[in-house]
Amino acid sequence: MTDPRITSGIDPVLTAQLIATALPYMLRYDEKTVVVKFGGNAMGDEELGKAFAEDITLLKLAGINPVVVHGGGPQINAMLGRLGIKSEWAAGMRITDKATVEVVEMVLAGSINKEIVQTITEAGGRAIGLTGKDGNMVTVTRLTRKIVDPDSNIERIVDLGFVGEPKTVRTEVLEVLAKSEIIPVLAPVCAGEDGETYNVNADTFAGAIAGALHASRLLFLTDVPGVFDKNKHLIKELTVAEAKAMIADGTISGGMIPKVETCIEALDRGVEGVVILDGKTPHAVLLELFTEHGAGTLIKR
Ligand SMILES: Nc1ncnc2c1ncn2[C@@H]1O[C@H](COP(=O)(O)OP(=O)(O)O)[C@@H](O)[C@H]1O
Ligand SMILES: CC(=O)N[C@@H](CCC(=O)OP(=O)(O)O)C(=O)O
Repeated sequence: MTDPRITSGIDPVLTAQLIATALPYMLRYDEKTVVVKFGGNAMGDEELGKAFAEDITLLKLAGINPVVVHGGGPQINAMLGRLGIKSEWAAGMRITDKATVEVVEMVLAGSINKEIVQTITEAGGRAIGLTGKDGNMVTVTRLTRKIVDPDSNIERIVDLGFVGEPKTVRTEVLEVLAKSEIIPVLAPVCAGEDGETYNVNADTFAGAIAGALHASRLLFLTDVPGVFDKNKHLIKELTVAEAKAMIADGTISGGMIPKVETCIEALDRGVEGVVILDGKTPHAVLLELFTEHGAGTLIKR
């Protein structure tokens, strides 16, 4: 019987070349943990969501241990808007009062988490949706932030409300799942030591998980090709010192601040490689991990 792929026009030589290129990379990540943070801005498009789920399913099939952490900032904004609740931001973090944290939990742990689980199931994988609360996975303390007023240059401390900073990460549940067929999909909602529910920035959460698991790679899928310089040109590689300087001079701002700060902390905690890349490129995860020309911005020591 003729191979249907040959009759459907796929060149077998090209196919073999592609497999040969990808194989060494697949072996490099064999049984290694890859934490993929799927940002709310990257998950808007249905087809992209499907391609993402296919990539994650394939990683698991290839013997790699993917852990998905998702955000949902724009989706939380939309729900808060429908409910007439206003949000304010400080240094890329949502100032979160009691009413807001309820909405955050509903949107992240309810709709978005289950949607990603379902898309992975449709792609042929098996996924389980969890929050930081499940299995007591991530416990947080209340986060405060120092903000420097750009006009007066005066530093002040901002209380962000129910915004948490990961304090302890228990990896038992994730370790059990790593040995199974099941892919964890994690929502950054956590319990505080005071028993309250906390909203955790998804980048910060992903960094804490990647650090605790000693991940080989931490990938941030966002809505820009990577980190831009002052002239909006993509930076392919960024050292920790350069990244800190770009935050200080305002070149890196808004949601890119917690992302880059997390990259720096993750490197400190022993994560081998941290990349910020464009989640709007179909199959961005496969292209980053299994090809020579990784996309996006690699942050290094
Ligand atoms: N130097 C920079 N390079 C790239 N993006 C930047 C930079 N500074 C600020 N940003 C902003 O950061 C955004 C990504 O962060 P965020 O909106 O939190 O995304 P996500 O939802 O993926 O976490 C970009 O869309 C861009 O507007
Ligand atoms: C404290 C804080 O800012 N939490 C975020 C959590 C979601 C998130 O981080 O989503 P993205 O990855 O899509 O930005 C928020 O409330 O929007």
